Amino acid sequence: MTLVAGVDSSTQSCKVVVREAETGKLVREGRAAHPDGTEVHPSHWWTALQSALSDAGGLDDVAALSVAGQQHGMVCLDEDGDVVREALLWNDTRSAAAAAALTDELGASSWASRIGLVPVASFTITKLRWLAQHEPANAKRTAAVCLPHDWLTWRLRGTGDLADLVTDRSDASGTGYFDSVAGEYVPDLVSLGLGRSDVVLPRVLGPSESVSGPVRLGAGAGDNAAAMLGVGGGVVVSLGTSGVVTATSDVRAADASGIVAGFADATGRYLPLACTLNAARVLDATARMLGVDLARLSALALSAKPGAEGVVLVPYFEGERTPNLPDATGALHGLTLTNATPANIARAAVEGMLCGLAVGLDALAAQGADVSGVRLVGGAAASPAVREIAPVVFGVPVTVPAPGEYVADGAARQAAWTLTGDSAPPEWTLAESTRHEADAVPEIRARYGEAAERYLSR
Ligand SMILES: Nc1ncnc2c1ncn2[C@@H]1O[C@H](COP(=O)(O)OP(=O)(O)O)[C@@H](O)[C@H]1O
Ligand SMILES: O=C(CO)[C@@H](O)[C@H](O)COP(=O)(O)O
Repeated sequence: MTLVAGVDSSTQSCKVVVREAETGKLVREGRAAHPDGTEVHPSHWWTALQSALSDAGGLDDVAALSVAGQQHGMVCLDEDGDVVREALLWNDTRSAAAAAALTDELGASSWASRIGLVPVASFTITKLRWLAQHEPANAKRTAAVCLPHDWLTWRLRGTGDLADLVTDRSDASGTGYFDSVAGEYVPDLVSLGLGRSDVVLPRVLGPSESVSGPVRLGAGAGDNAAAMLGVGGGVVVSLGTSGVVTATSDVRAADASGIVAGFADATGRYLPLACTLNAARVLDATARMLGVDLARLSALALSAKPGAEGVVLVPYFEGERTPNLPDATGALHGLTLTNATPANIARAAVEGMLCGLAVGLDALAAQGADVSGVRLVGGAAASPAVREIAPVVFGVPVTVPAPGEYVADGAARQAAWTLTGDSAPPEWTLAESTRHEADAVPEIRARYGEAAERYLSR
């Protein structure tokens, strides 16, 4: 029996699965926490990876491993391979002004048609511009720029040679300086960000290519591309730290509004994606605010009527990316003496988080995706309230794959693919899903739209 491992180095934690290469059967798993914050030294990811790998029984009997991870984070290395400064993560909004300036310099339509993205603070290129402007000494010291999953793969390789940095097309496509149609970095965009282009960028491996390390190492992937590999297709809504809506496409999206990012997937196709900064942690914060745990929050939300008797929560707790409002804060609207109950507030939190994602679903449909049903994954998909309220807000049936680590699974499937040399990843049988259907209540989105519009019209 050949074993493969998949890693999800996500915002909040590191998860490892070990699966049978031929069938995908789960053999072992492990996890470890990451520190909080939007600025994190990569050494924490390395420590967490070691701990999660050991929790998962180690790699002695594993033939291949791939690392998937949170996208966009800026990891700068000096010529000795040392980390120049803490990584700025995808949800760090300090580069919002840089994003706006970069967008103005080329124009949104030009960005969308050249590389499929319009800069927002999440994308690596905006962080490079911020570094060049605010920390010129660090920018000058930077000899290589990579992403969280690239850095972990490189550390696993263990050579310390910058020339051994590798990445994959899905994660490279989220940098803002990679053209996923041509399959090449764009030096003038690297310069537009960092002020120069003479830095080492990771070599982009093919979807089933591998390099040597303690075990065979696959190219890895951005976490959303890996989740798509893990669930096997469809329209996927992921409710982790970020809220993400994705589909698979044969053409790169070019949305000048910036709502849909035209990323690449992990198989050679494309991954149109809309992402919010506010998902599972909105529920965490609401539970804290109400003094309850997540199970009680779910029960409270389900005890309230659809629409929460007019209470609307706009969930921009971390600012927002879709819509692009990096300085926004969250707000409760519509409170009265009669509707101000814990149950309505709990319900409004779930509805508000889902309404933010529904905007992304509409945008994906406008790009041609078939949104006749969605698959729900990520930590908050474990919430009964989220499962039941999602079809009410989205207006389409929702299937929830059995609880699991779908990003790590996708990475494991890629690792298995590196062993076969086939043109497609191995077919793995997916665990059973539950299906949730309900009548849509369009007033929920209408009221949410009115409340969110107050931010947009400011
Ligand atoms: N039953 C639950 N109800 C609501 N949220 C949950 C539940 N279980 C886990 N979560 C939330 O899921 C989040 C972690 O999800 P995960 O997909 O691992 O995030 P990330 O990939 O961004 O690190 C946490 O914020 C956690 O509180
Ligand atoms: O920025 C994006 C996608 O563009 C995020 O989806 C990050 O990739 C973080 O993922 P999670 O840790 O929330 O899963």
